[in-house]
Amino acid sequence: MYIVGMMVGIVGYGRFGRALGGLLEEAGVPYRALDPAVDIPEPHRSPSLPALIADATHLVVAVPVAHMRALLQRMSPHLRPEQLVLDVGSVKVKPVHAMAEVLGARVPWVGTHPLFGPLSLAMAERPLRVVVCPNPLHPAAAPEAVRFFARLGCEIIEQSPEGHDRVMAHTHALTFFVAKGMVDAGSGLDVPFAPASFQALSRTIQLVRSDAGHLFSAIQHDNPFAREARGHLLEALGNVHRELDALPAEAPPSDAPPLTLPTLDSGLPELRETRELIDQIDQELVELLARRAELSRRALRTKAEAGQPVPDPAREDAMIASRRAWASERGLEPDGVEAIFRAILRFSRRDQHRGG
Ligand SMILES: O=C(O)C(=O)C[C@]1(C(=O)O)C=C[C@@H](O)C=C1
Repeated sequence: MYIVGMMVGIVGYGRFGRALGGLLEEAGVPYRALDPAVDIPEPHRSPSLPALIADATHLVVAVPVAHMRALLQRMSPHLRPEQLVLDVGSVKVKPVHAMAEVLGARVPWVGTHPLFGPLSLAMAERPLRVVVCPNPLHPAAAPEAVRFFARLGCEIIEQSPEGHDRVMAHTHALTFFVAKGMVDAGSGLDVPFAPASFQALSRTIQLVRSDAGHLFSAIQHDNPFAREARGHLLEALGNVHRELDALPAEAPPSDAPPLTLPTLDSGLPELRETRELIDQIDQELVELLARRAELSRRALRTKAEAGQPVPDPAREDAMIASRRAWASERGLEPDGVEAIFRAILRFSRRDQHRGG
């Protein structure tokens, strides 16, 4: 059904389009892109929509959800039944309706939502996950989208458009809703310190601040389930607020306070909690090591392309010196931290040697 040699056409070269271009490049998949608002470098620039479509096996529609239908209408006369159109919007019910209406049974199409963006790619976060919505009008389209994203190293989750949007309404949309509410209420502005509990939220707040405005409106406004989810959240928050107001000003310590969670522990609850936290940190350390290894392989590829030698003793000496200094600043023993980083570098060189 699909042309053997893959050529991807990306329509819309904004933050996500560019990030996808980078992934395709890394995977050795050729692509061209079109975006009147962006100066796309050669050899990826396509002169026009008909030219982009003429050459492509897979067309990725990476424009804001609000512009999708109009774009599909412009694309439709040029599309052929052996091509596949994929949308990559953050909501799925609306784009899938638009594709069903405009492309129907004539050209294969599939709704997808890559759950990563430029920031997660720059941070080498793994795994990269993509939601793919099976399409009863084109049964071969979702399996082809799965192959497409698997080729880029992604893990796939299959979901209906409604299932996807319901999950997103209670996660993505609510997180951004809370974060935006906190930004608007002035949370985190110029605070002299912040507890750990605030730090994860603060990253979300930064995302809300830096992300394109259309993303916020798409995940709230274009998700048919987001309004109801926001309503439930506001109701729940109102209840918590009232319960807190109703607490006696000075509850005696023996009172079972209504808002604490019950403990299931009989032995040493503090030790159990500490060990759980240590397990969590170690798991994060392993995740960080995996992300570091990814970056180190990237450094290897860049050096190999430039014909530079792989081990770099000068860089390693500088790294050890800075890590020792960081250790001192944090009150850790520099020799111990040096030993850890020497082990990491040994691991890194071995991993690079294995060909990554
Ligand atoms: O920075 C580089 O040049 C790398 O290849 C990465 C790295 C590392 O893992 O940090 C790996 C090997 C080099 O000897 C120095 C550093």
